[in-house]
Amino acid sequence: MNTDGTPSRAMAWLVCALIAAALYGNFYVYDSIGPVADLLQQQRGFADTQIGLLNAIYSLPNIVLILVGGVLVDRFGAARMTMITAAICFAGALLTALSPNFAGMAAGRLLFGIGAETFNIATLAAIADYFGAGTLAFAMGLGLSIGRLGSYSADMSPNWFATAYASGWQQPLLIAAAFGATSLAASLVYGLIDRRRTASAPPKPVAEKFVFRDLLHFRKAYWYLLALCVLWYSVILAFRSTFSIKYFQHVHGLDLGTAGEMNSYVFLAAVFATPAFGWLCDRVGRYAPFLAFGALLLPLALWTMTWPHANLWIGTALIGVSFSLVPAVMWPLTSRLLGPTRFGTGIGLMWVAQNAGIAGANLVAGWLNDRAGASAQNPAGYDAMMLFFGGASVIGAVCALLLWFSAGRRDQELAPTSHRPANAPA
Ligand SMILES: C[C@H](NC(=O)[C@@H](N)CCCCN)C(=O)O
Repeated sequence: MNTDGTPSRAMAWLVCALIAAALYGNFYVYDSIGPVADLLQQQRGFADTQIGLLNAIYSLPNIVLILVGGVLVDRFGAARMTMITAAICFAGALLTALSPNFAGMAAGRLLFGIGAETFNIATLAAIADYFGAGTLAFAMGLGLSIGRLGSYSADMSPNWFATAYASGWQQPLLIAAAFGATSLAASLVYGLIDRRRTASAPPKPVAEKFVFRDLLHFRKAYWYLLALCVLWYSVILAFRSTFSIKYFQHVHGLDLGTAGEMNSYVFLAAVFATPAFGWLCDRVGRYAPFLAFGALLLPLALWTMTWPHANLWIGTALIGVSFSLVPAVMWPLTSRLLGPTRFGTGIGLMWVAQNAGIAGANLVAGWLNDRAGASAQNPAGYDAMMLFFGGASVIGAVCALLLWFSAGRRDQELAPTSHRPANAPA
C-alpha cells in the first residue's frame, strides 16, 4: 500500500490475479452443462427443452436482478458483493450437482444465475477500484481472458476427467462445484486484502444517482450496440455453451471428447486474442469497423457448420475470432460512447436485455430441436435451430454495420459524452 492510501502495483496485480481465479471458477460452472447434455439425455431422459432451460434459468432472474445487483455493488462495495455472490454461486453449483431430479437441478442453476451476473459486475468494479486509466482495460481484458480459460477447461473436461464422465452425469457436475469452491476461496482472499486497504484508505466518492430518464438521451449508436449485444451474446452463448457439443456429436458424428475439444478452441483462442484485439483497437483508435467485422463472422461461421461434411475447423476458427473480437471491442466502446457518468446505467440496461435474449434463445433452440425430433438418428432435426441462430446473428451483424455507418469516419460520433451534463440531449 502507498503512503497516500492508494494500492501499490504489487497489491493491484495480486487483486487482479485473485479476481481472475474467481472468474475462472465461475465461468467453468457456467459452461458445465454443455459437456453433460448428452449424458443428461441418455441417463436421465431430459428433453432438449429441459437442457436449454438449465442455462436459460441462469439468465431469467437477471432480466430484473442485474439492475439491482449494480446498485448493490455501488452501495456495499465490490469486495463484499464479490464474496457474497461467489458464495451464492457455489451453493447453486452444489445444488445442481446433488439434485436427484430436474426441478432441483433447475433450482441450482437459478441460484447460480442469481449470484453470477452480479458477481460479474462486482469483479469488473473490483478491478476498476485497483487500476487507473492507463492499465484498466488491459487488466480487465486479462481477467476476462482467464475467465475464458475456465470455459475452455469445462469443454476439455470430458478429456481431462474421462473417468468422471465414464461414471455418468453427476461427477462432472461435482467437479464443477469444486471449481465454484475455488472461485469462492479466491473471492474471500481478495475480500480480506481489500478490508486491510479500505481500513486505511480515504473514503470513496459517493456513487452517481441512478436516473432512468438518462436512458432516453443515449445516442442512436448506443441502441445499435445494445441490439448487437443482445443478439450476438444470445446466439454465441445458447449455441456454444448449451447445444454446440451435442450438435457436433449428432450432426458431425464426433464423440463427446472430440466435440468438447472442438468447442473449447473457441474459448482458448479468446484467452490470447481478447487482450490482443483490445490492444490493437486502442492502438489504431478505431472500434466500430472491428466490431462490424467480428459480428459478420458469426453468421458465416454458423453457415459453414450446417454442412455435415464441411471441415468444422473453418467454423470454429471463424467463431473463435468473433468471440475474441466482439467482447474486446464492445465493452471499451460502451464506456467510450457513454462516458463514466452513465456507464453503470447503460451497461445495466444492456445486460437486462442481454439476459432476456440469452434465456429466450436457449428456450427457443431447445423447443425447436424437440419439435423436430433432433437426434443422432435425425440430424436434420437441428436445421430449425441453426436457421434461428443464423437469422438472429445476421440481424446482429446488420446492427453492427449500422453502428459503423452512424459512427462516421474515424469513429468521431462515438466520442465520449462525459463532458456533457447527464441530462443534456444527445
Ligand atoms: C463481460 C461479458 N459478460 C457478460 O456479458 C455477462 N452479462 C454474461 C456472461 C455469461 C457467461 N459468463 C463477457 O463475458 O464477455
